[in-house]
Amino acid sequence: MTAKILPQDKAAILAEALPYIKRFHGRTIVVKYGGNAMTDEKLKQSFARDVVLLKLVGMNPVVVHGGGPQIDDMLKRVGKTGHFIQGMRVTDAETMTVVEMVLGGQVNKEIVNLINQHGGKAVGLTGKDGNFIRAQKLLMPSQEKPGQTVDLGQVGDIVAIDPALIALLDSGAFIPVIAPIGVGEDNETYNINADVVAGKIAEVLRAEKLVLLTNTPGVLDKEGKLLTGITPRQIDDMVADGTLSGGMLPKIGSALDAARSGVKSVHIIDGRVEHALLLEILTDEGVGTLIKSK
Ligand SMILES: Nc1ncnc2c1ncn2[C@@H]1O[C@H](COP(=O)(O)OP(=O)(O)O)[C@@H](O)[C@H]1O
Ligand SMILES: CC(=O)N[C@@H](CCC(=O)OP(=O)(O)O)C(=O)O
Repeated sequence: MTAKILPQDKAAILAEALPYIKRFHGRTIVVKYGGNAMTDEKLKQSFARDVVLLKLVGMNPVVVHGGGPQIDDMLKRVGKTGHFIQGMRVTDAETMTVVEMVLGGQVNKEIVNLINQHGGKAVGLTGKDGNFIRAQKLLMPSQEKPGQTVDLGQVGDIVAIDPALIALLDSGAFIPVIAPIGVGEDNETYNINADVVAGKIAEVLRAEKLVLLTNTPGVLDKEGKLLTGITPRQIDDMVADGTLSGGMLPKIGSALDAARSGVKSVHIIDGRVEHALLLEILTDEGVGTLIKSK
C-alpha cells in the first residue's frame, strides 16, 4: 500500500519546485534516455510526462536516446550477435542497417509518440536531418594495446553539430528527440554512442544541465556503493582499476567532457526510478551521481 501524502506535504513539494522553475526557465536541459532505462511501460509513460512538464513550465528539454538492447534484439532476430569493445558496438554494414532501422525508426518514433500522447509536440530527428550531426570514422585508442587503435567499422566520431535545427524547434515549442546517427563527408552513415551525442549536443547548445538516465543508481564504487559526486581524478583511478567498465566508459567520458566544456551540471541518474527526471531537476532531492569538472 502506498503511504498517503497529506495536502500540506503536497503543497510543500510543489512550492519546492518554484525556485528551480525560475532558475531554469528558458534554459536547455539535455536528457539522455538510455536503452536500458526504457524497458518498462510505466517508466516510459512517467519519462514522457516529465519531459512534457519541463517544457510546459518553460524549459527546453532536448531528448537524445539510445537503444542498445533494442538493437541487440533485432540483431538476434536476423541471426547476428552484438559485439562491443570498450562500450562501443562493432558496426559492420549489415549491423549499421539494423542500427539505423531500430534507432531512427522504431525507438525514435516510439518516444516521439509517447511524448505527444502526453500533450507535447515532439519531433524526431537523426543526425542526417539537415546533416546536423557530422561524423567521421572513429579510431578508438586501444586499452589493451597502448599506442594502437581499434577498428569498429561504421562507428562515428563527431566532427560538428549544427545547433540551428534544434534551436528552431525549441523556439517553435517543439521537443527535439534525437537518434544518435551521424553523416560523413561522402554521405556515409555512422553509428554513434548516444552518451557521446548527448554530451556534445549539451556542449554545443550551452545547456544548463545534462542528465544521463541509465539502469544503475549512478556511478558505483568498487563495493557497489553509489557515489553522489565524482572527480576527474577518481574517474581515472576507477577506469585504471576496472571499476568503471562497459557502457559506463563512453558515458563517464562524455559526461566529463560536457562538464569541462561549460555544461553547468552533469548527472548520471537511475532511469528505473519513476519520475527520476523531475526529482533531479525540480526538487532538493539529490539522485544519482554529479560529475565534477575538477
Ligand atoms: N562503476 C560502475 N557503476 C555503475 N555502472 C557501471 C559501472 N561500471 C560498469 N557499469 C555498467 O554500465 C552500465 C550502464 O551503461 P549502458 O549499459 O551503456 O547503459 P545505457 O543504455 O543507459 O547507456 C550499467 O548497467 C553497468 O552494467
Ligand atoms: C557505437 C555504439 O555503441 N552505438 C550504440 C548506439 C545506441 C546507444 O548508445 O544505446 P544505449 O544508450 O542504450 O547504450 C549502439 O549501437 O548500441
